[in-house]
Amino acid sequence: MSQAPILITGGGQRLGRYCAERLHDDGHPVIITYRRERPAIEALRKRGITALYADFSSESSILEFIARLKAHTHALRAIIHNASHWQRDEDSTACGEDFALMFQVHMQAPYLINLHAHTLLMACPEPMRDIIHITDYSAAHGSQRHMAYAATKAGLENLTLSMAGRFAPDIKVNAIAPAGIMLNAGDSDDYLAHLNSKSALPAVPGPMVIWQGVRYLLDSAFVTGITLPVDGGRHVK
Ligand SMILES: NC(=O)C1=CN([C@@H]2O[C@H](COP(=O)(O)OP(=O)(O)OC[C@H]3O[C@@H](n4cnc5c(N)ncnc54)[C@H](OP(=O)(O)O)[C@@H]3O)[C@@H](O)[C@H]2O)C=CC1
Ligand SMILES: Nc1nc2c(c(=O)[nH]1)N=C([C@H](O)[C@@H](O)CO)CN2
Repeated sequence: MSQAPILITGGGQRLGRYCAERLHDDGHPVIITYRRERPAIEALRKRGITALYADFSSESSILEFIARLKAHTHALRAIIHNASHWQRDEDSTACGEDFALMFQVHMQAPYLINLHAHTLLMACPEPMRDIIHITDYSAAHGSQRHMAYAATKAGLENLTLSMAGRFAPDIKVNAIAPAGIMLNAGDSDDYLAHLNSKSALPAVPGPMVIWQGVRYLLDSAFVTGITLPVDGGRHVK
């Protein structure tokens, strides 16, 4: 198994934590980023997962994280950009500050980290090196209620195409576009029914389906520049 670690951003909860734990179970050294300290972070540390603080809300703080990352490791097997800023009711704020924050987290952080960490990926002794962007179904389809979120996730999907071409053949660059994977605290039964009604395969499956996509992309030597939809077949509903 690769001794070069896999970095996953926003690994302190939910999808990111689940994937970090599965990567560790598979024998990969794992580095997560977190912004808010919490018991789950300490639990991950006790499993042997490295937790690095990262706030992606400004260029300077992104660059500060990159410096911490390079001080911690000289190589990376993969980078998984999972961190994300999302609001249930985006329109209730409808402010430029939130749009700017989503740009920072969804686009500028992956852009700067991928470019600055290219040398770390190239130092990986393994034959395969990966970048995986976690986007969203709405990147390709729009979202009337989450316009800024969808637009910045679309930008991340476009970065996938550019960087896949730029970094080939040494590094594969792909995206996973989830939809309706996990509920949030306070989501009603009506909202669950609403989510189920939007998919051809009605379910809110939980993080395992995203982990399956991550594992596939890491293991596939002949796939780059794609966006893997993990959305219950919304496009055929
Ligand atoms: N859950 C779902 O059903 C769906 C999820 N997705 C995408 O999948 C990914 C994972 O989703 P989910 O687990 O629900 O995500 P969360 O909403 O739980 O966010 C993941 C992490 O992002 C981190 N984060 C947020 N803002 C910043 C910031 N400014 N700087 C650094 N880190 C930040 C948070 O870290 P901390 O907690 O330490 O502050 C958080 O733990 C996301 O990219 C999301 O957009 C797409 C479609 C559906
Ligand atoms: N960063 C996040 N992005 C998204 C979330 C989330 O909780 N955090 N949730 C969704 C789902 O579609 C949501 O509506 C179902 O719980 C989209 N993106």
